[in-house]
Amino acid sequence: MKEAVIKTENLTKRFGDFIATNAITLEVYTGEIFGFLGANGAGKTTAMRMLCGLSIPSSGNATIAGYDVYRETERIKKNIGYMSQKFSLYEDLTVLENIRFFGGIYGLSDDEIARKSDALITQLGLQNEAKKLVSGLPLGWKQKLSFSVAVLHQPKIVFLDEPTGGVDPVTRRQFWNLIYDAAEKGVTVFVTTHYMDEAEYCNRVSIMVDGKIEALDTPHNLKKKFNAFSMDEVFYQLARGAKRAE
Ligand SMILES: Nc1ncnc2c1ncn2[C@@H]1O[C@H](COP(=O)(O)OP(=O)(O)OP(=O)(O)O)[C@@H](O)[C@H]1O
Repeated sequence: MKEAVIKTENLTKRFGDFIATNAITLEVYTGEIFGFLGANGAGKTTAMRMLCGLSIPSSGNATIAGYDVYRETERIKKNIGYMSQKFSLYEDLTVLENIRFFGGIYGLSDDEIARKSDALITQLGLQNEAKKLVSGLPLGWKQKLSFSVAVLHQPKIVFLDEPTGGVDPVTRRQFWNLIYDAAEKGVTVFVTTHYMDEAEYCNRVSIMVDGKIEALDTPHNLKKKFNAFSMDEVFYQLARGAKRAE
């Protein structure tokens, strides 16, 4: 039987009278790559922050790896990895220092950190950059390193908020290979993106419009349902009526 590691029921966040995330209900299963799509301002980041234990919901319920988003936020944080374009690596530390720093934050021992940093640097082919400042790395490398650091402690779930913004399709494809590797090892991946080719790589996707989830299924089924050739077309059909735009 499929095990749900993320479960939400009517999860809602209000800012004053404004409902940023409106009663979302979904389940994400172990090892799944789940795409969380929506136009700008749809409410994705707001929802993701609640799922990561960074923001308390206004109403509704959710559990992450079995932990409650109201009462067990510290436990949630220990069981997840998080990567966003805004919260990422320290530019003024070297590659190795970043790995050590985040390893420490995630509670790994010195031995584990030493072992994992060597393995990671080799896996990413960053041997020549290990002692260089992150600020000098190309964006695509920063993103790959940032993702690898977010899964260093082998979390059950990793949340990725627009992880591949601003890089070319080849670099994005390489990034997705890292995502597939993690999912094969049983890590559940919850990812937001504006790139519809990336939506095709997900096992299932949801599409949010003005705070609500308007569709949730496999890319294959969604294309069938909306009589569309691509996820781009599905997305357009749903999002063109959106009132929020930024
Ligand atoms: N702290 C806040 N106070 C008031 N309004 C907020 C707050 N945070 C977000 N919002 C509003 O909630 C709505 C949803 O924002 P959110 O950042 O969740 O959207 P998003 O789907 O992640 O968009 P994007 O793709 O642009 O990141 C927006 O209209 C935003 O202005």
